[in-house]
Amino acid sequence: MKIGDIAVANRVLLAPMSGITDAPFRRLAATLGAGLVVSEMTASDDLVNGKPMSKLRCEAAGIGPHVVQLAGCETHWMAEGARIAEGAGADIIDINMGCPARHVTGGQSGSALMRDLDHAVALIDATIAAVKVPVTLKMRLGWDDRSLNSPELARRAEASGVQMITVHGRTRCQFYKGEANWNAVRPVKDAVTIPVVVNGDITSFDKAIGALEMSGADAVMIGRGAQGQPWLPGQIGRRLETGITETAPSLAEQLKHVRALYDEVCSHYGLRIGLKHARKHLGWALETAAAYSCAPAATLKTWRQAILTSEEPSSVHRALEDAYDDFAWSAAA
Ligand SMILES: Cc1cc2nc3c(=O)[nH]c(=O)nc-3n(C[C@H](O)[C@H](O)[C@H](O)COP(=O)(O)O)c2cc1C
Repeated sequence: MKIGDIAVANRVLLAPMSGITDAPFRRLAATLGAGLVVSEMTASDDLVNGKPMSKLRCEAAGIGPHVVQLAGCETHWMAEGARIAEGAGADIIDINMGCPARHVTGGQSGSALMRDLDHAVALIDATIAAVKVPVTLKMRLGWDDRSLNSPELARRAEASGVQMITVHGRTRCQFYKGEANWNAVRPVKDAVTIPVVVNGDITSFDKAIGALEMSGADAVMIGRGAQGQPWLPGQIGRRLETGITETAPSLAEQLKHVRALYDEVCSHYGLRIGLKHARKHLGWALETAAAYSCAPAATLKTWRQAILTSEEPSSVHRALEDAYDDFAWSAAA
């Protein structure tokens, strides 16, 4: 699959997730084989106004291609934000028309743009005109069940020059409730000739196959399934290419990944913010390791408590080693 002239390594992409797919997490998922990784969303006006956190959100992960996702509702912010992101090394700009959060839709950004396609297309046109790199678009099925207009938005976006479309198979009004409807992505695939990516509730190889078959999409995008399992997009991507099934990484490998991610997150944000930020990754990693080793719930609870309340990196590392030793005993029992 290609986005403009840019080849995507395989058919499993890591979804943009605010507060999660920062440069350290994207770097890890890409190193473990994700076909493409997308930055968390950055508000275009914040980027233009030089908010430090926005710059950090757009930072390249040192792995290519570098995809920066922008959100916004004003053409001049989107154009200027895209220019800044391109200047900072973005290889692809993705536009967010899928975020359901009230603080985003209230400002007429994210999925609110699906209620006003003329304005959505004006934002797309302004972004594309501002940069030389390919522009892609992420959306939902529509605002609600009565307005499933993703095929129309996709058609108009392609006519404007968008080079790939990702569809989360839920409406905005569903937020994250119910199940993603992969069948409902097929009309989008039928409406355009550019690559279409299906997203929502894909957490295994079988689900990836189901989503591809039902939607006819060219690729899948995985979000929450990669939390605590940064290897998942890579494993599914390789299996789609080769047909070879891989087992989950051993506890020793899982430990290596979570320790490296912890250190990178702490240095990316600085220790004070990084320590807090890394906790969600530690929690998910412990849950994954406990499930892998069939450890009792009480064991997981004890280690979560010890590790997530620790403020000192060296004691977190020591506790992680002890926790994974403990999980290994459970696995052997
Ligand atoms: C914590 C969180 C943050 C998210 N942030 C973004 C974002 O910044 N941009 C975006 O387009 N989608 C965002 N999403 C939506 C995901 O990209 C994805 O569309 C959604 O989670 C469905 O996929 P999944 O079931 O594989 O998680 C976010 C989702 C979650 C759970």
